[in-house]
Amino acid sequence: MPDDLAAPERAPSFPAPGGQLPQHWSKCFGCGDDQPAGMTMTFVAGEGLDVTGRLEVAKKYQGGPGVIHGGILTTAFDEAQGMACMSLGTAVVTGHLEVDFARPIPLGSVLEIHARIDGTVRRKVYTSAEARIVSGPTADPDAVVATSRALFLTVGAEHFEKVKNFVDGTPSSPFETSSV
Ligand SMILES: CCCCCCCCCCCCCCCC(=O)SCCNC(=O)CCNC(=O)[C@H](O)C(C)(C)COP(=O)(O)OP(=O)(O)OC[C@H]1O[C@@H](n2cnc3c(N)ncnc32)[C@H](O)[C@@H]1OP(=O)(O)O
Repeated sequence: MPDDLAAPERAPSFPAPGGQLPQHWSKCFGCGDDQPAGMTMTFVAGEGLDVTGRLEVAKKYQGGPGVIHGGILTTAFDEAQGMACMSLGTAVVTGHLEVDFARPIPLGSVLEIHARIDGTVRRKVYTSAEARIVSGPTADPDAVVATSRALFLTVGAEHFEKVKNFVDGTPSSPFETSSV
C-alpha cells in the first residue's frame, strides 16, 4: 500500500447507507439480472466508501467436493471491490486482484462480502474485502473465511468503446443499468 494514499469523497450519486446499489451492467456475470449463468450478487451501500455484497453459494459453483470453486470466490471479491468503487462515481476496471482462502466454504452457504476503498493515488484505487458465512452449514458471522486486496484503475468511456461490438445485446450506453 503506498504512503501517499488520498481519501476520496463519496460521490453524491452513491446510494445512502443501507440503500441497494444498482447493477453496474445488466449482463455482468457477477451482478447482472440479464445474465442467466451469472451469480446475481446484490449489494448495499455502507456508511463510507464501502459496500456489503451477498452471494448464495449454489451447487453449480462447486470446485472441490462440496465447496465453492476458488475462481468463483475470486469473482465475488472482484465484483464486491468493483462495486465499492461505485462510491467514486466513475467507472473502474480491475488491474490486479489477490485472494487468501482461509476456510472451506460449503455449498449452501450464504456469503457476505464487505469491501471498501482504502485510498487512491491518481487513477489507482486501492481496495480490500473480507468474506463471512452468514447462513448455511458452517455459518459464523464473526469468522473471516477469505480476504482480498485489489487495485482498480479509473477509466473513461473510451475504454469500453473499443470493445462495444462484442457486447451480447445492444446497450444504450456502456454504463446501462437495470432498475433495482
Ligand atoms: C458514472 C458512474 C459509473 C458507474 C460505473 C461503475 C462501474 C464500477 C463497477 C465495476 C464492478 C466490476 C467488477 C468487475 C471488474 C472487472 O472485472 S474489469 C475486467 C477485468 N479488467 C480488465 O479488463 C482491465 C484490462 N486492463 C486494462 O485495460 C489496462 O491494463 C488498465 C487496467 C486500464 C491500465 O492501463 P492504462 O489505463 O494504460 O494504465 P497505465 O497508464 O498503464 O497505468 C496507470 C497506473 O496504474 C498502474 N498499474 C496499471 N496496471 C497495474 C497492475 N496490474 N498492477 C499494478 N499497477 C498497475 C501503473 O503502474 C500506473 O501507475 P502510476 O504511474 O500512476 O503510479
